[in-house]
Amino acid sequence: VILGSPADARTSYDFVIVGGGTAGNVLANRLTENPAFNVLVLEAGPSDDGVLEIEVPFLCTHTTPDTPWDWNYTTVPQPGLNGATLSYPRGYVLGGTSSVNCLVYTRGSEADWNRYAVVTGDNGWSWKNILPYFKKSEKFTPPSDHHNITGDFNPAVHGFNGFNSISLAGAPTVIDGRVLAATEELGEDFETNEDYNSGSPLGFGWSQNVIDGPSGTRSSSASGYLRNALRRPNLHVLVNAQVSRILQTGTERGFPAFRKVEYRINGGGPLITATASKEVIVSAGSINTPQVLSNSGIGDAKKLKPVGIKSLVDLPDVGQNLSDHPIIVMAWLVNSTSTYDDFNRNMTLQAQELQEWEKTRQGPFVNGISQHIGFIRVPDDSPIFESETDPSPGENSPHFEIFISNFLLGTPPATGNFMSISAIMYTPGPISRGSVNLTSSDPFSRPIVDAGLLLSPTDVPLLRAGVRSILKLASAEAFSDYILGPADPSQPGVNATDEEIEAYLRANARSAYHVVGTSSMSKVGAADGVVDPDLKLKKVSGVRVVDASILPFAPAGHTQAATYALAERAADLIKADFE
Ligand SMILES: Cc1cc2nc3c(=O)[nH]c(=O)nc-3n(C[C@H](O)[C@H](O)[C@H](O)COP(=O)(O)OP(=O)(O)OC[C@H]3O[C@@H](n4cnc5c(N)ncnc54)[C@H](O)[C@@H]3O)c2cc1C
Repeated sequence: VILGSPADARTSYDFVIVGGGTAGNVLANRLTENPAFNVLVLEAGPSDDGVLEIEVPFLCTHTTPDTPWDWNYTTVPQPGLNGATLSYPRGYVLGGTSSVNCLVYTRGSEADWNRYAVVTGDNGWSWKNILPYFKKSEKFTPPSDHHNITGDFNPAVHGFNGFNSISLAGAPTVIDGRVLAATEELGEDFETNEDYNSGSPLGFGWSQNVIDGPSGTRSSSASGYLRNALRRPNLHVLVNAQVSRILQTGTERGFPAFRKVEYRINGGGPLITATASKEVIVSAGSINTPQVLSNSGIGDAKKLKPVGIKSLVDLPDVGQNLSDHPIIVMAWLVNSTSTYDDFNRNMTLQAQELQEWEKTRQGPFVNGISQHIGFIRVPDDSPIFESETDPSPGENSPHFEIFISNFLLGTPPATGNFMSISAIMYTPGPISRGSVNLTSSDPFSRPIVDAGLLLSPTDVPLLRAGVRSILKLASAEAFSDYILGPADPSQPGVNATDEEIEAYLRANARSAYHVVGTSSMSKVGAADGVVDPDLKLKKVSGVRVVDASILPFAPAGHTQAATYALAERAADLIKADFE
């Protein structure tokens, strides 16, 4: 039930979930499967109901930044990016960032998950043990255009009964044949991988997206998990409800217990509280979870005191260890009038195509940003690793991803048709760590966010390897009568030197928004980290953190699939404690 006002809420629930985002809605659904548990979800943003920009897959690039559904964060100047400040979107709406992201569905590699198991000492996070949760969360659906997808994915590694709908591209694009021909022509790194979500991502394949094929719509945690649970009387959801703090309610077994959540409605009015008799679950995302914890006096005592917050639990890693992936987008003018650029710059055409989407659920608007993705690993004997340790978690794990778009990813110029090829570097080195810190004791003020991009010595060389692979792909014979020239004359070409590519990257790389690590898991009893492997907050009773912030390293993939899977496992861990 979505409550009309806080007056309709009870003062006490079994579980109170802070944030109706990607992870929060998984828990809302799974915990209320048990009719004996009652659950309150507090979401700071508005409802996603009926917002076309959110529903229509192709409009994903119009959901952020600077929209009503975005927290609209900006980073501090990034030394690795010539001092640029970056716009740093996060979903501020039911469904959280799953309502505004770019729909790409990638799980990371087997080695990523096995590393989580090693660093936490909990084999439950290993690939073998997390794969069932990927499958549980997933509902693999036929593509919108019902084309035959036999051989384009491996059904054995997918789930068909979950709440997060996945599909392959639902409308062909003008470049599909050329991309396939180019990868075939180049071989090696570009060889076909039938299914990059099997744990072994290396190679190229058809892009899998969080799109419900039959209806041609985005599948978010709100449209999938939450909507399917809303009829349950034991689930209460309040939107426009921003949590300020969690409050200490006593001491249990020697630990301070925090069982009360404080919030306000519609950005004003009195502070209201709700109590969780079993647990408070903080799922406010990688920026806001450390903010809520710090507001509550849970964080680095040395940092909280100067901003006027009384330290109640000294956990120095709250808000630290932020890890993110850098992305570089390269683009070319092409010899075609069938790219998607006009849909992004000509509002009349966009409105026409929107009508088409509403009528038929077919055509370009059922597609996300890319039809083809590839994952590449730099060889172990690369000179990059002569003096530096390879930050990759292990074999068969990519250092970067490449994806191809049938339009200029970014703001298109007034005229011209484009193709973009982008690279995301997946293995930031250990120095590339950012942070979320408070500047004020006002719990509704905005934290300072540092993305920590391109700071480690291996970062630029590995992203540069991505640029070299992009240039190799663009130089394939298959594109020789298609590519007319670079969209931006300063974009490096195949003859560019390493120094020229580095200068280009420092000036143009940005964030892929795969923010993790600000409430990292670590071993039970470890001095570092924020949560134990069962996601219970260290040194505290009654609180768990369940969202992307618990991942100590970013996986070699976009981060939503990992978030769904970790939230599914968290639901089982919580149920095991209370059922
Ligand atoms: C623009 C963009 C594009 C992306 N593209 C992709 C992609 O294509 N593929 C992919 O896999 N990943 C992508 N990601 C990343 C991925 O979507 C996120 O990693 C993932 O969704 C994070 O989930 P979460 O549960 O940690 O947080 P969120 O989904 O952000 O959930 C947090 C929720 O808590 C709410 N909240 C925060 N503070 C409070 C508070 N104080 N009180 C109450 N509620 C609060 C928020 O409003 C939000 O609803 C993208 C991210 C962005 C920003």
